Amino acid sequence: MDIDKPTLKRRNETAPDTKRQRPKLNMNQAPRIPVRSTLASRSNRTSPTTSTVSNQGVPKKKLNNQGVPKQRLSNQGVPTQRLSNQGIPKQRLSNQTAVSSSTSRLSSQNNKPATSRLSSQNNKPATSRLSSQNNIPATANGSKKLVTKKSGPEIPQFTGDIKGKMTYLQTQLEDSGGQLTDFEKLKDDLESNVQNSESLLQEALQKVQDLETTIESTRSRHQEELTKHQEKYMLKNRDLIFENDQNNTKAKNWENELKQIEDESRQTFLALEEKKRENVGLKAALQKSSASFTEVDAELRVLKMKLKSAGSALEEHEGHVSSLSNEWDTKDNSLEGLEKALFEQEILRRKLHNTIQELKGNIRVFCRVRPSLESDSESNLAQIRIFGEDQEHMELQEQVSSTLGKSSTKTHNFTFDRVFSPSETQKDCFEEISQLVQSALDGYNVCIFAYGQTGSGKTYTMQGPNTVTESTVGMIPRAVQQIYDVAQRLKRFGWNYTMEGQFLEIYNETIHDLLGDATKYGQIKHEIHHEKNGKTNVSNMTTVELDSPSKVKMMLRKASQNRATGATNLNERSSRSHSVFTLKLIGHNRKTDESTTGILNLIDLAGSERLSTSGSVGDRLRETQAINKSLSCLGDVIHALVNNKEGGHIPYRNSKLTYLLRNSLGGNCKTLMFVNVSPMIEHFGESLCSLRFATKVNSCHIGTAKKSIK
Ligand SMILES: Nc1ncnc2c1ncn2[C@@H]1O[C@H](COP(=O)(O)OP(=O)(O)OP(=O)(O)O)[C@@H](O)[C@H]1O
Repeated sequence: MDIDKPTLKRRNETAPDTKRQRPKLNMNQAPRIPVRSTLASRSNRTSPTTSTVSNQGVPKKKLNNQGVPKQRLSNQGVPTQRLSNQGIPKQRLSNQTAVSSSTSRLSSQNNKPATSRLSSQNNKPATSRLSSQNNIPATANGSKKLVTKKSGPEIPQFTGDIKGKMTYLQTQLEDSGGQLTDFEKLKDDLESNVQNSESLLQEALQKVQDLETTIESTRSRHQEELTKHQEKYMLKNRDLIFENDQNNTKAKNWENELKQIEDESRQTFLALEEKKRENVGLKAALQKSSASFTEVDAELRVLKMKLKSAGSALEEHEGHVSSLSNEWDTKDNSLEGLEKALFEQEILRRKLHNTIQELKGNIRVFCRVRPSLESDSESNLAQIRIFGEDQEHMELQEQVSSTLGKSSTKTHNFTFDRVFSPSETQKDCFEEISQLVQSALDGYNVCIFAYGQTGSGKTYTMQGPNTVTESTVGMIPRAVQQIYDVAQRLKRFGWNYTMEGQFLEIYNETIHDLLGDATKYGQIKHEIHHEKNGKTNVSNMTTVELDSPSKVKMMLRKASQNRATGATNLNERSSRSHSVFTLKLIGHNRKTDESTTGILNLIDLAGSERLSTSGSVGDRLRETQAINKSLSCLGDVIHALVNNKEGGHIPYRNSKLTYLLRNSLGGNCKTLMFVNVSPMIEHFGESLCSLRFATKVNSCHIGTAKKSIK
C-alpha cells in the first residue's frame, strides 16, 4: 500500500504517524450551508402545494426529534442515523472513513474537496504533511523497511534492535493518540457545525413558513379582491342592463308620445281648419244677428213693461199668502187643541172601557162549538141550538129512554156571555176578546183560558190549526198583533211599550220551559214565586223580547215542537198538558210620566175528559189523573172565589196551575174562559160536563179589577 497517496482514508488505513499532521480545523472556516441556495431549493419544493405543510408549514412525517426533516438533513450531507443523540454516532466518528466521508460531504457543501480544504488549513498538501510528520523515509530511501499488513498499521521491520523498534512503536502510538484527540476535536467541531446548520435550517424553515403564510394571505387577499371585482362587475353589469332596459322603455314611451303629439297636432290642425270655417260662418251669423238685435231690443222693452205689471200682481199675491199663513197659524193652534182634546178623550175612553169591562164582570165565559170535521159523521151530530139577542143562550137536546123503554127528548139550557156557533170564525171570537187585550195594555192582569175535552177545539182557538192561514190564526198571535198596533197608535199620546213573552207547560204537575231546551226537561227546576207587588215570577224561564210580530210566530212554532203530546183514542193529537203563554206589557207615558205593567195570560188547558171515557191506561192514566186533578182544583179555586169572605182561604196551592194563576184569577184580574165543545153526539156527555163547569165559573162575580199604575 502506498501511504503517500493523498487521501485521508489511505492514511488511516496505513496508520502512519499523524501527530504533527493532525488536521487543524479553523471553526471560523467551518463549512457552512449556503442558506440562500437551500431556501431556494426548499421553496421550490414546498411552493406547489400547501397540503403537505403542517401547522408550522413543515410536513410532520419528515421531522425528527429536533424538528429537522431527516431527508433534508441527509441532502445537506449529514446522514440521518448519524444525527441521533448528538447527530453523529461515536463509533463512526472513531472511524476515519466516516469522518472522511463526513468531511468530504461538508467540503462538498463548500464546493471544495475535503482534502484540499484540510490542506488549505495547513497550507500544505495533506499527504506531504503526513509524511513529513512521520519522518519515515519512503520505501524508495531503503533506510527503513515497512511491513505491509492488511489489518492494523504497518510496523517497520528492524533487524536486531528491539529497543529501537519499541521506541518507534511508542512514538507511533503517541502520534495515534494525538491524532485521535484531533479527530475528537474535529468531531466536536462538526457537531457544533451540524447544530449551527440545524439552527440555520430552523431559521430557514421559519422563513419558509413565514413566506408561505405571506403567500397564502396574499393569495386569499387577491382572491377576495378578485371576488369583489367580480361582484362589482356583476352589479355594474346588472345596473347597465337595467339602465339599458329603462332607456329602451323611455325611448319607446318617447316614440309613443311623439306619435301622440303628431296625431294631436294633426287633429289640432284639422280642428283649426274647422274653426276657421266656423269663424267665417259666425261672422255671417253675427251680421245677421246684429240686424235682429234691434228687433230683440224692442221686444225686451215690451217685456220689461210686462214684468213691472207682473211685479205688482206678485205683491198682491204675497199679501194673500200672508193672510193665508195667519189663517194656517190659527188652524195649527186649533189642531194642537184638538190633539190635546183627543188625548183627554183617550184617557176618558180607557176609563169608560174598563168601567164597561168591570160592569160586564171580571170573569166572563164564552162558549164555542167547533164545526164537525171530515172525520166526524153527519148522522152523529148533537142537537145544539144557539139563540138570544147577543147569542148568549144555547140549548142541547138529548134523546133519553126511560127505564120502561120510552124514549123522550131532554133539553139542557145554558147561558154564557156569548156562544159562538160552529160557523163563526177566529176573527169573530177575537173581536169579543180584544177588549180584554186592550185592558192588559192599560195595565190590568188578564187571563184567557180554553177549557174543554180533548179534540173540542182549545188549541185551534188559542193558537190556530197546524197549517195556519191569515183567517185561521188563533187568539195568541192576534192578541200580540193588536198590542203592536195599539202600542204604535198610543205613541202619539206619549206611550212607549215593551213586551216580553214566556211560554211554559204544566205536565204531570211539573213545569217545563217551552222556549227552552226540551232535552233538559226534568233537569232544570222551575219554581213559582209571587211578589208582594202582585207580580208572579217563574224561575229559570226563557224570556223573549217581542219587538216584532214575526217573533211571536217563531216562538209559537218552538213551543208547539216542545209541547208534550200523546195519542189517545179520543184525539190523534191530544195535548196532555196545560200550556201558559204569558205576555208582560210595560208601558211608560213620557208626557204624563205614568207607568203601567199589564200581564196577559193565554192558557190552553189539557183535555178535560173523564177517566171512564178516555180509556187511558198506564202513563196515560197517570197523565189524565193529573190533568183532572188540576182542573178540579181550578174549579175549587173559582168556587172559593165566589163564596169568598174577606180573608177567606182560597186553595191556590192545591195545584201548580192554580198557584201559577193566583194573581190572574180573582181580585185585580179580568178572566175570560172559552169553553170549547164538540158538536158530536158521542161527546155529548163530556160536553155537558164542560158546560156545567163553565156555568159554575160564569156565576162568579169576583171583586173589582184594579189597574196596576205607578
Ligand atoms: N172552530 C174550528 N174550525 C175548524 N176546525 C176546528 C175548529 N175547532 C177545532 N177544529 C179542529 O178540530 C181538531 C181538534 O181541535 P184541537 O186540537 O184544537 O182540540 P183540543 O181541544 O185542543 O184538543 P187537545 O185537548 O187534545 O189539545 C183539530 O183538527 C182542529 O183543527
